[in-house]
Amino acid sequence: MTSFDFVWNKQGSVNGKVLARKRKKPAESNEGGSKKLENILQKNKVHEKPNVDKFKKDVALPNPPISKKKVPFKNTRKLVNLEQNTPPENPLENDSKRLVKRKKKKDKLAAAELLRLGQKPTPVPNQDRIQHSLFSEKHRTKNISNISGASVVEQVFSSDRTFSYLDIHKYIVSNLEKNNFTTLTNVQEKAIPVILKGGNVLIRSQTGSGKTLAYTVPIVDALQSITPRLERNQGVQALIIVPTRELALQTHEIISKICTFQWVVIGHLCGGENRNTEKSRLRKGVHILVATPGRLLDHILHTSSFKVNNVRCLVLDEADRLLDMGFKKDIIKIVQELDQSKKNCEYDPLALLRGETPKEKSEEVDCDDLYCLRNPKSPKRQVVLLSATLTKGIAELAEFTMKEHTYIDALDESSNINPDHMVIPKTVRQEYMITFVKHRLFTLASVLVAKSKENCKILVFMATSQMVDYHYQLFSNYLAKMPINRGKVKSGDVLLLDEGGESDDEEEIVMDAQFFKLHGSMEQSKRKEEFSGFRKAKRGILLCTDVAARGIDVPQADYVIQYTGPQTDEDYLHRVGRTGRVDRTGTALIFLTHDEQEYVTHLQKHKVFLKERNSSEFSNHLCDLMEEVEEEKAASALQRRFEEAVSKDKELYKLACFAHSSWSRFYNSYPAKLRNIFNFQMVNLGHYVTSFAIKDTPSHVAKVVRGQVANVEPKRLNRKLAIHEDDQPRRPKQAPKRKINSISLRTSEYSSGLDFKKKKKKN
Ligand SMILES: Nc1ncnc2c1ncn2[C@@H]1O[C@H](COP(=O)(O)OP(=O)(O)OP(=O)(O)O)[C@@H](O)[C@H]1O
Repeated sequence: MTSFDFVWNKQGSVNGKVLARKRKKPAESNEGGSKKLENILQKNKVHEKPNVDKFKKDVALPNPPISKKKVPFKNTRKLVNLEQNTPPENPLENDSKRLVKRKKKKDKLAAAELLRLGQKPTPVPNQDRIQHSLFSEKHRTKNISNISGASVVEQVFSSDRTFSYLDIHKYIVSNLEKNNFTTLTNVQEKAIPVILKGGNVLIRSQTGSGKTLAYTVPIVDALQSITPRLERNQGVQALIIVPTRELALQTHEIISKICTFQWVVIGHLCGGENRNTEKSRLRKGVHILVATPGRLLDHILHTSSFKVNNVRCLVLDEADRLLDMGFKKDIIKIVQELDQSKKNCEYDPLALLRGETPKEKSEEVDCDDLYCLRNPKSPKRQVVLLSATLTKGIAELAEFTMKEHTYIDALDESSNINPDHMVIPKTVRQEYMITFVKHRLFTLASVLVAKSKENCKILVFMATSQMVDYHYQLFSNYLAKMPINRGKVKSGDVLLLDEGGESDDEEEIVMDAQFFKLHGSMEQSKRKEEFSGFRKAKRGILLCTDVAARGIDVPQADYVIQYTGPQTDEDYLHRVGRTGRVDRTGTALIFLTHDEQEYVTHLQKHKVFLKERNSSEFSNHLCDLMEEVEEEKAASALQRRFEEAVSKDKELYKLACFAHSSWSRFYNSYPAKLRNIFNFQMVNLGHYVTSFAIKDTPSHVAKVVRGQVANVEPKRLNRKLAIHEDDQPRRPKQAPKRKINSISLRTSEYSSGLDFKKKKKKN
């Protein structure tokens, strides 16, 4: 008699003990059970099909906990012919057993060898054991409706007019042509003639439309035309204020390209640079000065040789940013200082004795027909404000800095722009991707891998400096490099490919793109090095904060990722605007969670329409990377790699904790306008901890950040305590409680780099 008995593993685990139960004879037929048996037999390719009808009579099928999921053969049930005590022939099973045997033999030999060398053998990890909980969250729905519409379109070039059409020096035209600037962009065509006439202007045009040349060309042309030629001791004639150091250097570079007149001197001042070098540069004399507000004000107030009484052109580039970053006070103070120094200079006691008032004197030298910048004696000061976004703040600034002005908009007069509408270059393809929180990290990694294979130059915007530091470290060390054996040990103990002979520690470089980082807390020299490295690189990935969102021009950047949502709509526009510059094509992708999907609808109100991108589109790259066939396994393997790295590497663990903590502070500080979309109350901090590859609970992470965990040193360790009081029980210092608002989080990005000295209180 051939009868089969059913034996299954209760936990569905290969490692667990096999529970054998002999079933009683069936009381009634068990049709469903027989079908299942047939299926199992077929699945497992048992060559000799047993007599199922007979079996039905003989054996009652149990109701084992059959999972609806597809699970590998060895995890479900095993058929054993108890009577003959020989398993049914299964080639797969035989193969795997053979491989296990071979692997065990190899391990034994290796262990013996290690023992001989006096080392401890390390256990081989059982990969199958770890079924990551990454995919437990499967019930979220997307509800984004009507995501197409007509966005506001601005033309970059509207005619064939060239720079030679303008009334400027022929050398400037030839310098421009040498740099491939021949045709005037729309904004240049509208703005340059007005600025050349000396008018105050407020300019709005979309990102990457050439606003920088719109004001630098007239300035250079005016200063080179002054006769007799400008002397260095005549001081600053044109002052250009920009919000970030990178933008200051970039603007300086552009002016140097078009201004080859030896007698016109260009300089820059920005936080983080050597103050004494700047001082001596100012003492020698500079005519066109590009500066960030903090450092500029510091020199105005403390460098006696720095004179600003001759400034006849003031440019505020990215004017709205200069206001909303807490620079408002600095800008107001700078403008007041310019006015004051002019007045001081005009103070002439002899003229007063003669009965002349300063006003009359001003009128005497004023010549309306001459551009004030061409006339060193002109009492007028021209003001130029520029931005891609107009905010209420700009209107205030315009009112404060100039009496009257011309408004120049690069959009056609016919297109009625509503102040709520955002104008984004039509060459930028805007996309969003909705991911589960736990999937964010490996999804970002898979997008980066996929895009770097396509030779893209990528910018990834993150919320905080700590996030940038952490992801930079993680990706450079654990994504760009992978263990050679990563895809070889699979399915439990079964070694599928074991001929390579490589050690488990050996790594190979799997990404062809280098990682760079940029944020406001970096040292200036490092900041310069990283940014210029990224600009020069043929392909690369720049992880950055919003410090790179304004004005930065990397023409080849063709992919922008917003890993964390922007805090304002203007930030969205400027981040996206780092790609698709001057009619080049580019793509901007924003990562959103299910709770944040409303942001897509929010953008529609501003006439911005995004297309959906599915994360599974990048999964084949993830599978390739991890040498896995299934997407989930590849994702789990990568997440596991990150988590293991974070838990083993103390420095990385600390970075991860600080990154998570800074992220949660950032997320908690969204302005009221967006707080219903990026809602901290809705956040599952535990899931976000996974998205930082941390295996601990959020409360433990918070303790690490506060320095309350014994074996993890706080990041900013007090060196004095560490050196002198090592033997005493050290009480970790708690950071003072601070009111957090979005400005305080972001202003550090734009600080002048100078230490703020507290005034001593008088007793
Ligand atoms: N007339 C032109 N022809 C071709 N390219 C140009 C021209 N003018 C400027 N460019 C190029 O266009 C790019 C963008 O210029 P620019 O940085 O001035 O833009 P922007 O409007 O100031 O952008 P943002 O608002 O982002 O600061 C630069 O790479 C610049 O070299």
